[in-house]
Amino acid sequence: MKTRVETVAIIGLGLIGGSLAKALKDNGFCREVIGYGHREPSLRRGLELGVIDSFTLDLDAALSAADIVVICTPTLVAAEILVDILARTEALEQPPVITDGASVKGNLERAARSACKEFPPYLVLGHPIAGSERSGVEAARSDLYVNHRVILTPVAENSSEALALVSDMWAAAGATVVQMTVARHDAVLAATSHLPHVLAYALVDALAESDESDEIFRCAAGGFRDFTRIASSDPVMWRDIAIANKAALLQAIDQFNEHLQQLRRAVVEEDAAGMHETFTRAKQARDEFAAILAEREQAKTS
Ligand SMILES: NC(=O)c1ccc[n+]([C@@H]2O[C@H](COP(=O)([O-])OP(=O)(O)OC[C@H]3O[C@@H](n4cnc5c(N)ncnc54)[C@H](O)[C@@H]3O)[C@@H](O)[C@H]2O)c1
Ligand SMILES: O=C(O)C(=O)C[C@]1(C(=O)O)C=C[C@@H](O)C=C1
Repeated sequence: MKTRVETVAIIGLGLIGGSLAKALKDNGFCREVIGYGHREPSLRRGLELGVIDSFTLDLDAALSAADIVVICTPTLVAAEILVDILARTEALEQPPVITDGASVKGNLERAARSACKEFPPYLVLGHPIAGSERSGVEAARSDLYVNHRVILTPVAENSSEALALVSDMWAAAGATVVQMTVARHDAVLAATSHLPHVLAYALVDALAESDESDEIFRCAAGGFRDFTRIASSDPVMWRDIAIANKAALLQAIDQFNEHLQQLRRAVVEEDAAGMHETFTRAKQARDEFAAILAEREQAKTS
C-alpha cells in the first residue's frame, strides 16, 4: 500500500489502540506510530512488542508530530482527553485529524460542541465493531479489524478530507467502513453490545451471590460459558459505557424486560405454542447471524 501519512499518534495504547497501531505499521499506511499515555510501563511494553515505533508522555509532543490522532482510552476519559486536545489544537493553522475508537459517540459529540464555538471540521468520531473481553497492549492483534465494520459518525461540519483520511486509515487496517448518525449509532450499539454485556454481568453476578454458587459454577458448561464470556470484560470500560450511553441503554433494557416478561408469562401459562414461536424466530435470526460470522471468518483465512 502507498504510505498515506507520516505519523499516527495513538492516545491510550491498549487492545483497540495497540491493534490499530500494529495493523497500520504492518500495512505501511504511515511511516511512524507514536504511543501516548499516562503510564510509561504499558507504552514501554508496546515498544518492546513492536506495536509502536516510539512513545511520549507529553501530549503536545504527540499532537505536534501527528497527522492523525486516535483516542483509544476508556469512554469517559476519552471525552476529557478530547476536550484537552481540542483546546491545544483549535487555534492551530493545520491541526492534525482527530478521531477515536470509543464505544459511545454521543458523549464525545456533546463534549466537542461544548468545548468549541463550532464543531471542529477535523474531528471525525468513529467506532470499530471488533474487540474481545481481553484488554491491554499484550492483547493487541494486527488482524483484529479485518472484515469487521468500523462505524464513522460524521456531522455536517466535518471536512470531506478528514473524513476520507479516517476512512482510509480503517480500510488500511482491513475494516469495512460505514457511516451512521451519532444517535443511530448509540441506539444500535446499546441493543447489540451494551445490553448483552449488562445481561452477562447481571447473570454472573446474580449466580455468584447465591448460596449455591460453588455448585452452580461447577455444573455449568458450554451454554453458560458462551453466554457469559463477555462478563470477563474490563469493568472500567463497561462502567464508562453504561454512564455515557445511559438513555439508549435504559431504553434497550426496558424493551428487553418487556420481552422477558412475555416469555415469563408463556412459561407460567405453559404456552407451548407461544414459546415454540419465540424460540423458532430467535433460532432463525441467530442462524442468519452465524452465517454472517462464518463468511467473515472465511474471508479472514482466504
Ligand atoms: N475492548 C473492546 O472490545 C472494544 C471494542 C471497540 C471499542 N472499544 C473502546 O475502545 C476504547 C479502548 O478500549 P480497550 O479495550 O483498548 O481498553 P484497554 O484497557 O485495553 O486500553 C485503554 C488504554 O487507555 C489508557 N488510558 C486510560 N486512562 C488514560 C488516561 N487518562 N490517559 C491516557 N491513557 C489512558 C490505558 O492505560 C490503556 O492503555 C474504549 O473506549 C472502549 O470502549 C473497546
Ligand atoms: O467481542 C467482544 O468481546 C466484544 O465485546 C466486542 C464488542 C461487542 O461486540 O460488544 C465490545 C464493545 C465494542 O464497543 C465493540 C465490540
